Amino acid sequence: MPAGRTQEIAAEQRVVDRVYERLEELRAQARALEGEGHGRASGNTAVGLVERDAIVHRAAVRLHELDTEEEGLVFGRLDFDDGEIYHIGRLGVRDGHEPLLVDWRAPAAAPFYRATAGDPLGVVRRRVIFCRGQAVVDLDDDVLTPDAVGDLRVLGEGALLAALRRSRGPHMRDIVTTIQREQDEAIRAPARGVTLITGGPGTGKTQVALHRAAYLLYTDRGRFTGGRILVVGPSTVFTSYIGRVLPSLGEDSVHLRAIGELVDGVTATRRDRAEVAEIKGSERMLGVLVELMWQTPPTAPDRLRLVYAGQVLTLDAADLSAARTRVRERCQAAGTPPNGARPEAVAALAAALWTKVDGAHLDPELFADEVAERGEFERFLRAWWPPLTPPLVLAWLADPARAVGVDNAEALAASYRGDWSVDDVPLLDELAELLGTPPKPPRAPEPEWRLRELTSGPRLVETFVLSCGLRDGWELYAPGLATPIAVAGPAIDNDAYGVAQRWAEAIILREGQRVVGWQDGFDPHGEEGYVPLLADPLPVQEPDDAPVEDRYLHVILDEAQDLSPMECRVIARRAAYASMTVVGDLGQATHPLASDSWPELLARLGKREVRELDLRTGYRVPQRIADFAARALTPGIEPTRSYQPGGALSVRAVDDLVGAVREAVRQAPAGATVAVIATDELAGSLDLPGVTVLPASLVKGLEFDHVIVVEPADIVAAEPRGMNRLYVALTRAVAGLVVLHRKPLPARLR
Ligand SMILES: Nc1ncnc2c1ncn2[C@@H]1O[C@H](COP(=O)(O)OP(=O)(O)OP(=O)(O)O)[C@@H](O)[C@H]1O
Repeated sequence: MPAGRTQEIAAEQRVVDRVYERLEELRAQARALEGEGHGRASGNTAVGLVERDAIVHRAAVRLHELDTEEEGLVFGRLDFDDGEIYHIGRLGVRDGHEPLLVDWRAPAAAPFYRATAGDPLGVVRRRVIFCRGQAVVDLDDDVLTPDAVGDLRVLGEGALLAALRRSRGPHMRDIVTTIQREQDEAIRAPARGVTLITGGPGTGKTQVALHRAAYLLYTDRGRFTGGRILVVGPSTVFTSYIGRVLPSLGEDSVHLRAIGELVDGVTATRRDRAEVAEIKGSERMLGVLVELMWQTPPTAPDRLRLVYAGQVLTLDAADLSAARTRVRERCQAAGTPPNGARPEAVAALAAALWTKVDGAHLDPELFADEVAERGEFERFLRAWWPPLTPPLVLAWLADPARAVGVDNAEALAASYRGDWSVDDVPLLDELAELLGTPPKPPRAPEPEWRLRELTSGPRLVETFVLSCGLRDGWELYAPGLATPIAVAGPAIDNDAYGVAQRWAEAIILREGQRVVGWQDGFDPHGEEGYVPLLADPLPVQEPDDAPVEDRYLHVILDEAQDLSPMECRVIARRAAYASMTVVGDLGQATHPLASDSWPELLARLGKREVRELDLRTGYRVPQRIADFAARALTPGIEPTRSYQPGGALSVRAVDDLVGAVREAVRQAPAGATVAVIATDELAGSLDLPGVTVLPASLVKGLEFDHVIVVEPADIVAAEPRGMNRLYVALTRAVAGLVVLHRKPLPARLR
């Protein structure tokens, strides 16, 4: 290694050492704060207790962050033309007032992903620092002076190549070191409205979606923290594959769910066969569900017998059926759901019984009241008009006679074999809405200081809040107290400032008691918890359309091209007041009812105005494999340009499929991740111990170094959009693709 380079590495090592040293100090501080917090309780005053909780919570959050971001903490450096130098990392770390490390999501770090020789943004050198543990092992520089030749094709070529060439493990890894400019633009697009991110296989759509979640959380923590961001992926295999990309995206901050997990209490992983998925995914199912829920429950008694004033009153099946029809008509006219229909049911039964009374010697209303109080009537009612739950009602479809208006009711009925499929999830969700008293998702608690933004009058705060009143200056509020614990006047004094710097999670701007604006305790260089001293009043936060009671404020939808109309309704319900990031590739649409265009999909989601970003370069599939896969691509869709040339491709006609698969697995490079992809049926029957055999329906979003696709003709024949399914299977390979077939290849591949 040249001497200059060794010196440069040594210089970077000093910075990295200082950052880790500082990190240790911060950890010690956070632990001390935690200890101090526990100490507060000893005074046992109410203030002590709330302070303790706030301090301990605060310290725990910080410790978690400091601990999770250890690996590859420092990864970049920017040198500006005015001599300024920043180091970029996964976390903001500050030494006093000096930023030691700038968080990659902070505004100051943006040029790391945006600067090019053509548009250097003041940057003269962009450096990627490679570390192993805490040791700097290599550097990669882009020099961005005007005399640098042309524009750089990619940012940090050396680092990017290194990232792409390392073997893929069972989980996706983050790309914070090598995010490319077009990806960065998508990641940092404004949160509001709908951002549509399109691109072919391997263009980094999933990565962009996840980094965007991290970015939004960082830039607007006040709004998005506490599970207000929902990320939806196609399958549980996919969500576990991407679940560890950004450790900072803990379950507390972002909900990561497969479509099959969107309804509380259900985890569906199985997909229905295409013909059934087509029935369940269609909006016609809405009418079917409405018919279904008013039907007589299979367990309902078909006779009511009541002794009244010495007479035996009997309602037979026909009477009961007429009564049920009456209840339904009245409820539908009034917009009452089945679970709210009990009073109507009582009235209809009582009216029916009244017609059986011989020689009426009572007023019908008094009769109804008297009957309703009878124990045997109550027991009958509980069985005849039971409270309905979505699983209870949906399971009735196992009887084909109940699927009113469905052409292929037998196939539908056969799909109900005990467990729920992913395609049932939208139906369960729909029924929860239709049946009434839908189980409300638990509401994330809204911090009090945020509520103050929306209301007026003095209220208690839940966290330490530094508040700046226009007239009365700075005040520090503690949890649970209506009055400030420190009042600093118009100019904040050093003590209050110090206190705020340690504790304040937010700075609030008030006019008297009315809160007119607020801002997180953040600084632009990215150290969380650092509260800058504000000379000027804060800008007033833009009013938010979303009612606070709504759960999600941003919904990120990956593989969105695949949603059926009924699945769109599930998402739309959760995103009614949310801004959205919609990510997908129409070329990979496999659901029989998938939309043909993005405007159609967005309309199904109830969204219109979009900001569209297209990712054009593929980072997974090398060109040779991409060219072969593109033969399966729907005509009219532009194939992706691969960043990497080459790739090993082998297409073989064989007699013994299973033997050939074994052989291909054996020949895969040592240490490479290998996957065999076949039709769902074949994948289930292939007996290959120790080999990852995946049904084609579950490989969306995944990737492996070496992929073996078995019998493409069967994959195509298995479903209406089988060619798209094959395209997905052929685009999973990072280095090598082997296609094995006994039947002739589909015509387009030949
Ligand atoms: N800027 C980058 N630096 C390093 N690796 C990258 C970059 N962008 C993408 N990749 C890698 O390329 C691969 C494909 O990325 P990703 O899965 O996000 O693409 P995708 O567009 O979602 O693909 P698909 O549509 O097939 O699901 C991943 O291994 C990812 O880590």
